[in-house]
Amino acid sequence: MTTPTPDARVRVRDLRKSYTVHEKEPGFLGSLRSFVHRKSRSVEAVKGVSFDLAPGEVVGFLGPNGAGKTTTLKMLSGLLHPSGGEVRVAGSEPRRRETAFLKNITLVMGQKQQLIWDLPALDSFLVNQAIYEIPDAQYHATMREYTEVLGLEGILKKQVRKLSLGERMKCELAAALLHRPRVLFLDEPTIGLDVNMQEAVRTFIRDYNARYEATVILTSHYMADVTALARRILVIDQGQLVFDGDLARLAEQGSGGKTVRLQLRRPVTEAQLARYGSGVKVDGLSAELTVPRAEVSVRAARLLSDLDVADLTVEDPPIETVMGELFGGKEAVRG
Ligand SMILES: Nc1ncnc2c1ncn2[C@@H]1O[C@H](COP(=O)(O)OP(=O)(O)OP(=O)(O)O)[C@@H](O)[C@H]1O
Repeated sequence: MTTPTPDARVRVRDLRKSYTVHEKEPGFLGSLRSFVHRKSRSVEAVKGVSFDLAPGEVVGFLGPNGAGKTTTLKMLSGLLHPSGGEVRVAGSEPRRRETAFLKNITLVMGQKQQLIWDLPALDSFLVNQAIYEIPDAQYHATMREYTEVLGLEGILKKQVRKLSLGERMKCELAAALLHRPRVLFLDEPTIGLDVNMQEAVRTFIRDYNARYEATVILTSHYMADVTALARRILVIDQGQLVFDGDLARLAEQGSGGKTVRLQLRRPVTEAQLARYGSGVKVDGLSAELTVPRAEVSVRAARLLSDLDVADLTVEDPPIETVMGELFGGKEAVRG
C-alpha cells in the first residue's frame, strides 16, 4: 500500500493498461482466415502501479524492454487512457487533456520528434509560443536562457532536417520546455547522442529541475543519466513495480557483493587476487575484484596485509550490474 504524500505533484494509484492485440497468421491464407475469424488477445502492459512524486523530485524509471515504461508515461501525460486506476498530475486528470494540465507538463520522447522537419527550429518555437500562450517577455527571456545554456546560437535558423542529431535534440528539449512545465516526462532523452551531448542534456535537465522545482520522471538505457540525475528509482518489470527506493538501496539489492579497487605498488597476477574474491581484473598496477558483502572488512584487511597496496576503495557494484542481476537473462539496461 502506498502512503499518500500530502503535496504529491504526481499521484498514481493502481494504474492499469491492457492492449487488445489482433493476431494474424502469415501469408494470404492467413489474412483470409483472420478476415473471417478475427483472433485477438489482451496484453496487460501495466498491472496496478502506485506511487507519489513530490514537487522537485527526479526519479529514474527503469525496467527491461517491454516492461511498461512508455505505456505508463503515455498515461501520465494523457496520450493513453488507463484501463483502470487513478492518476493525478499537478492537480489534473491527464486523460482530460485540459489546457491547465497541458501547460503544466511536457513529454519528451527521444525516438520521436516534435519539431517541424522542413522549417527552422525557431518556427516551431513560435508555434509553441502561440499554442501555450506564452507572453512575449517570458518567451524572449526563456529563449535567451536556453540559447545560452544549450548553445543554440547559430542553429535556430537552420532547417531542422539539416541539424545533427545532437543539435536537433537540444532544440527538441528547448521547444518542449519553452512553456516552463512543472512536470517533465522524459523517455530516453539522450538516446543515440554522443557522450558530450548526453552530458549537455543532463546538465540542462539538472539546472532546469533546480531552477523551476520541476518534477521529473526519466527513462533511459544509459545508466549515467540515471545516476547523475535521480536519487529515487522506480523499477517496473512485466507491468508491476518491483522496486521503489533509493539508488543506493537498489545497489545493495545486488547479490554480487561489493567492488574492491586496488592501486598497487608492485604488480600482482589475476591468479593471486582470485584468492580474495571473484571477477578479478588486473590492468598494470590497478586491479578490481568483487567480494561478498558480509566479508568486505575481513578481505580488505587481508589484501592490505598480504599485498603492497597504495590505495584501496570499496564501492557498490555499477547499477547496470545490479539491474542485470535483478532481471536475470533479460536485457535490462546498457551502461
Ligand atoms: N500499441 C500497443 N498495442 C499492443 N501492445 C502494446 C502496444 N504498445 C505496447 N505494447 C505492449 O505492452 C508492453 C509494454 O510496452 P512498453 O512500450 O510500455 O514497454 P517499455 O518498458 O517502454 O519498453 P522499451 O524499453 O522496450 O521501450 C509490451 O509487451 C508491448 O509489446
